[in-house]
Amino acid sequence: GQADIGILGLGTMGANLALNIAEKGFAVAVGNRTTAKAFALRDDNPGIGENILPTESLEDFVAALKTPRLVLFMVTAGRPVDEEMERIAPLLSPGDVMIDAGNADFNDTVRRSTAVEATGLHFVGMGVSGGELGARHGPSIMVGGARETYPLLEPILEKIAARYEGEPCVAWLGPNGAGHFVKTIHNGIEYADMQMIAEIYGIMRDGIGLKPAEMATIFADWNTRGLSSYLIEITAVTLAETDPDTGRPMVDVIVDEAGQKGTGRWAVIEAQKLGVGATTIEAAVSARGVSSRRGERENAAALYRDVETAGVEFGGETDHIAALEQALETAKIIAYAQGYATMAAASGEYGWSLPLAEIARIWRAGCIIRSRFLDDIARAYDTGENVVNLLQAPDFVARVAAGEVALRRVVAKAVLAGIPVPALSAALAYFDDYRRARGTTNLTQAQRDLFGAHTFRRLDKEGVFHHRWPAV
Ligand SMILES: O=C(O)[C@H](O)[C@@H](O)[C@H](O)[C@H](O)COP(=O)(O)O
Repeated sequence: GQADIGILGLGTMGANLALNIAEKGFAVAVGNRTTAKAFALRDDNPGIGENILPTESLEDFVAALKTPRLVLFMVTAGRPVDEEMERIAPLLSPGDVMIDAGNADFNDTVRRSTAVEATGLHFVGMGVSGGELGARHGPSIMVGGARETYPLLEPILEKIAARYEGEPCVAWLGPNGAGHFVKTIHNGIEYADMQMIAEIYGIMRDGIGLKPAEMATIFADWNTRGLSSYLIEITAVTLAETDPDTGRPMVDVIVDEAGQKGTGRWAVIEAQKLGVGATTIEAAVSARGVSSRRGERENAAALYRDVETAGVEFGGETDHIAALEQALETAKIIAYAQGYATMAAASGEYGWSLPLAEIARIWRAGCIIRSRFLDDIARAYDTGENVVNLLQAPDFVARVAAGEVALRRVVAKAVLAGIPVPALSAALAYFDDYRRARGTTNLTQAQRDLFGAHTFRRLDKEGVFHHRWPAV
């Protein structure tokens, strides 16, 4: 065949990725359960369409591909991926590569890699971030799989990926599930970042009484400094938008029940498994869960209508806005530190040696969490010193030390005013816990030893001990 790569699954992401690849001059074979979609993709895109080869059957699809064949799946995560693999594997030859570019659970990717690599075929798990527009014009791409497959993919991926200062935002990150793991953590950080922005919006709306248009101006201004990022940019855009139907601010007509497709939850589960406290991501996932119970919340609001808060006023506008900006930036550093600590732990646990600086570099453009801030993270990991946690990297120590009072005040006032800040307060509590040389789990160890003889270690002697506690 003459196609450089083939894409199976022409939903939003698959179709846009195919157009991006075709636009960059590669011949791309496309297949879809509804074959009409494959032909429409060619016919509806004059010019680019010349590089799109629609196929009727899987046999046609395979025949259309140059060897070694590159077969990319962009289908819903889970069973559908296994089904596609089972359908096409018998038609492929040793050395061909199957690529799952969906939001897969990395545990599935590890399982699939092991199974496929044993057959002489190759399997790649590729995280693609940037949504519809990213897929079409330049996503951030996180590749995991057999190292020898990357040179086959690289020419295409480097051309289609987003660019930051001319650098393509794509890299091979490690074997088997490394790419999908990093994408999962990207999404976990995305959840935490969005949740913290929503909490600041809550303080502005319910604490200070600002209107969406006023908030839009503030976020647009914040987008010119340390918080400059795609998420802050779209926050300003969404807050400034008016509903054509009612003329009201668009955000004021949207139901406050957040959806979630699972990647945030996976990030939390993996962080828990690794014993890394990703508390801001946990808070974000839980907040979406609580938000989805609107009926219950409305009842609870009535039940607790007269609950007293400490009556803390957020007072004059101006002095609070600067503190909110600094609080958000500080909490953001802590949330990214948690995400990075999870990747560092996974890297050790799964034998991946994840290139942490490189990950920050390929997240600088194309992906949902793209921001100037990631440059600083790349620099922190580029020092070559072993950065155990971003909160111990000199640049970030200075920034967190400078901003923690603002975060503390904002969280304290919100709590006293009864305004929920689960992710901001999680960030602060993690920071206080992480920077405390003498914690309180010595008591936990005592309790565990008392009720379960779980033993403990002593500060003054080597060894493991069990104490004869009074009978209770
Ligand atoms: O990086 C991205 O391009 C997005 O994160 C993308 O993967 C998708 O939009 C997620 O599904 C959002 O997650 P939720 O649907 O769970 O919010």
